[in-house]
Parts: sequence; C-alpha cells; structure tokens
Amino acid sequence: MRDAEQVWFNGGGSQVEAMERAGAAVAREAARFAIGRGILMLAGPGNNGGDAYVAARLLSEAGHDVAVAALGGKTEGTAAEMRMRWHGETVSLEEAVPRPIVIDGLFGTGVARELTKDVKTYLHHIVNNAQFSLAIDLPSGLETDSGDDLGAATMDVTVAVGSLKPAHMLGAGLVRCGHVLLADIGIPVSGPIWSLGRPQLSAPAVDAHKYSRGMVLVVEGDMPGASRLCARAALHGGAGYVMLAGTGSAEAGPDALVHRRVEDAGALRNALEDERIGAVVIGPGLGRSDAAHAKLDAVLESPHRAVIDGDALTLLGFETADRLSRRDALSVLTPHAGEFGRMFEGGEGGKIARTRAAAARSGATIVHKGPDTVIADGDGAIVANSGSSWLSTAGTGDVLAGLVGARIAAGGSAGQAVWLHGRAAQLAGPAFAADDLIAHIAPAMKECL
Ligand SMILES: NC(=O)C1=CN([C@@H]2O[C@H](COP(=O)(O)OP(=O)(O)OC[C@H]3O[C@@H](n4cnc5c(N)ncnc54)[C@H](OP(=O)(O)O)[C@@H]3O)[C@@H](O)[C@H]2O)[C@@H](O)CC1
Ligand SMILES: Nc1ncnc2c1ncn2[C@@H]1O[C@H](COP(=O)(O)OP(=O)(O)O)[C@@H](O)[C@H]1O
Ligand SMILES: [K+]
Repeated sequence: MRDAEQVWFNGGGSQVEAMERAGAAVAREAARFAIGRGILMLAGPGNNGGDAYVAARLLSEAGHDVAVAALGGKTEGTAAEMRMRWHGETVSLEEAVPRPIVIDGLFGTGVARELTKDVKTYLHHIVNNAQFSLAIDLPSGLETDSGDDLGAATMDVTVAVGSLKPAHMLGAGLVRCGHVLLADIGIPVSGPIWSLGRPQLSAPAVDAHKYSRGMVLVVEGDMPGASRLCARAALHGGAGYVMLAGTGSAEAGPDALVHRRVEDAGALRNALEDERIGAVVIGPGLGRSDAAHAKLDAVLESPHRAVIDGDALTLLGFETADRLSRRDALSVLTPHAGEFGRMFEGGEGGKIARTRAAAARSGATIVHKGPDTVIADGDGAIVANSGSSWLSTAGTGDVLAGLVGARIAAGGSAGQAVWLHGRAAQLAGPAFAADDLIAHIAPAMKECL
C-alpha cells in the first residue's frame, strides 16, 4: 500500500484527495452502523488522525452528533490541514467520555511502538464502553506487517483503507480487527501478497484414467493411523490412485486404498521407480528413527513432487534449505509454527516475511500452518484464514498433507488444498475429529467446479 500510494502521488495524485476518500469511506460505513447514535471520534497525530478528522467533518455535515477526542502530538502536513477544517467539539483523549459509537483513528500503519499505558487505558475504556466500535485502517496498536499486538483494543469492524495489510489476516489481527471491510480509495494496488480465494477446479477430462488423475504414494510410518488419514484425504482430494507404502494392516480401510508392502528404505526406493507417481507424501506418523530418516532420503532423492510434513520436517531440521534446494522436482513443506522454528531459526519480520525468506532459501513451497496459514514460494505469498478454529485437533495436519499430495499430483497447487481443507472444516461444523473432515472434502470441492 505504501508503494502504491507513492506511485499514485508521483503520478499527480494528491494526499488531500487520498485522505478525503479514506475519510469518506469511513464516514459511509460508520453512518450505516451509527443509526443516529452519538459518535466519539479518536484522532491521533498522523495521517490516521487525518482520516478521522475528515470522517468527523463528513458525518457532522450529514447530521450526526460527533465529538472528537484528540491525542496530543505534533500534527503536520495534510493531517494538520484536515484538523483545521474540523470546527466541531474537540476534547483531549483524557477528558473524553465514552459514547455509543467509537471510531478509532489514533494510529494506523504508522504505529511505531507499544502504546503507552495511559493511551492504552483510555482507548480500552472508551472502546469497552461503546455499543459499537470501528477502526480506521487498523485497530490502533496493531503492528501492520506482523499483526503483533502493541496494545490494541478489540473492534467490531475495521475499515481497511485501499488494501488489506498483513495485520488484517495475521496474528492478533484475527481477533482485534473484528469484521474487516475494504474501502477502495481509487489507488491501484498490486504486489506479491494475496489472500486465498476459492479455487476454480475442473472435473476429470472425459478421457481421464486413474493415473492421469494423479497417483499419490503415501509413505507409512510408525503411527499408521496418521498415514491412513493422509492417504484417505488424498483419495477424496481428487487423486486417481493412492498407494500406502509400508507394513501396516491392509484390513484397515478404505478398500480403494492400495497397500504395498514396503519394509525399508531399499524397498521404498524400488516403489519410487514407478514413473506414474505424481506426488509422494512423507511425514505423517513417520517417526524419527534411523529407518525413517533413510526413507526420507529415498524420497528426497527421487524425481517426484514431494509433500514433506510432520516428523520428516523435524528430521530435516536446519539442513532443510540445503537439502531441498538441491531437488529439481517441486517440494511442498507443511510445517506448523514449532516445526517451522526447527527448520528455519529466527529470521526477520512477521510470518509472511519469514515464510517467504524460507521459501527463497529452500526453493520449496512452504505452507506455514495455523489460523493464519501463509503459503509462500518464489513468486510471493498467499495468506489464508481457514475460518474454523475447530481445526485445532490432532490429525487435521495429516489430512492437509494428503490433500496437498492429491492436488499437486493433479497439477494443481498447495493453495487449492488449503482452501478445501478450511472449507471442509467449516462444513464439518463444531467438534469434529480429523476422520470426519474427510467426508466434507467432496462437498467443498463441489463448490469449486
Ligand atoms: N499516505 C497517505 O497519503 C494515506 C494514508 N492514509 C492513512 O494514514 C495512515 C498512516 O498514517 P501515518 O503514516 O501518518 O501513521 P499513523 O498511523 O497516523 O501514526 C503515526 C503517528 O503516530 C505517532 N505514533 C506512532 N506510534 C505511536 C505510539 N505507540 N504512541 C504514540 N504515538 C505514536 C507517530 O509519532 P512518532 O512515532 O513520529 O513520534 C506519528 O505521529 C494509514 O493507516 C491510513 O489510515 C489514508 O489517509 C490514505 C492516504
Ligand atoms: N486455531 C486454528 N484455526 C484455524 N486452523 C487451525 C487452528 N489450529 C490449527 N489449525 C489448522 O489445523 C491443522 C493442524 O495441523 P498440525 O498442527 O500439523 O496438526 P496434526 O499434526 O495433529 O495433524 C493445520 O492445517 C492448521 O492450519
Ligand atoms: K486506527
């Protein structure tokens, strides 16, 4: 957004115009929710405060009862001009009395440090005593690029100005922003970060056969239940043929699953000679023994697309970037936060920046899981909110790994799998077990055809 604004200003766009549009968008949304109730506008010293003064003026002109609570501090440039154009009631933040509607324009993308104790106390008091709260661009005290909480209050609605910022989809932002509305202010925005939308999938071609649909080999581990969840998810994720390679019982269904007896890494290498394999999944329930490590080596040395999950990620540890950058075929890593930390220590910035850096170092696609899943590769990053915190139950990661295997075996993407996984969870409703999620993959897929 900062870059887009700069390009727009360089091309003759004016800051006054941008701020008028931002303030107008905020006023429009606030008016819809205010329905005649008194409004308290919190205005900070920067451009976020500038937007607030514009919105206050427009709402007041439209007949709303508006008071401004201003935070001290030096206001300069366009924001100072907007402050001067406001002629209504103004008090200091300390003097402000809560009103039914609060609009928070203290800080936006320019928040630079923790809110002071005083500012935080006033802000929370006013927001908590309002009937409805709306943040301009970001809840004040939410760090833009990471979603880290520097003292923000929890808002009902946030009006994102011009484009979503990472904090609208990451970390504490998931709770603090409330419902996020996007206001177009006529500044074209493009960049390497997107939010995940519903994918467009197609039914198999008329002349499809099981191998052309995508064949997935799942390496069975010490915990065969995890591997089976993964293999079943691959079957329902659209794969034409799913083989479970290990020593577990073939009696544990489903019958459509092909069991191949694979005792050790040598036998796995033989199985991997099959050129029809579209993707290999290793990691769910794998275990961390030497035998597991040898199987992982066999997969990494194979020419197949690979999904690397769970224990396999921990086995790779800090060697991940080195090992994977030597692979020619696509590798998709699916770590949760703990596994990510065991592979890529430290790193600068928020989750998006750290995941992109890891993808660049390893040459892999990285699905960095959590309520704010970040999918990064050399082209950029996609952020996905699954929309179901019920996913926080054992085994759902195994289901995701199988889905990723099915999608990439069919020439699709990890993003498709993440969307299907999240949507299946929404359709499954509350308190499901990972097994139950699988039955909801097909209905989720139906929405994409
Ligand atoms: N660019 C544009 O034209 C457009 C921008 N737009 C709007 O501008 C917003 C970005 O504005 P911005 O860059 O001025 O930053 P902003 O969020 O107002 O905060 C900076 C001010 O706060 C202060 N401050 C920071 N942290 C603090 C703390 N913890 N405690 C106390 N003070 C603190 C900081 O002071 P300093 O750090 O210098 O001491 C500075 O004075 C953006 O979110 C959108 O709403 C739209 O109008 C569209 C056009
Ligand atoms: N609070 C949450 N909200 C949304 N999705 C979540 C949440 N917690 C976990 N998930 C998702 O659930 C899955 C859990 O995977 P993982 O942690 O590997 O679990 P397991 O290893 O038990 O299968 C991931 O897809 C993750 O993104
Ligand atoms: K704000």
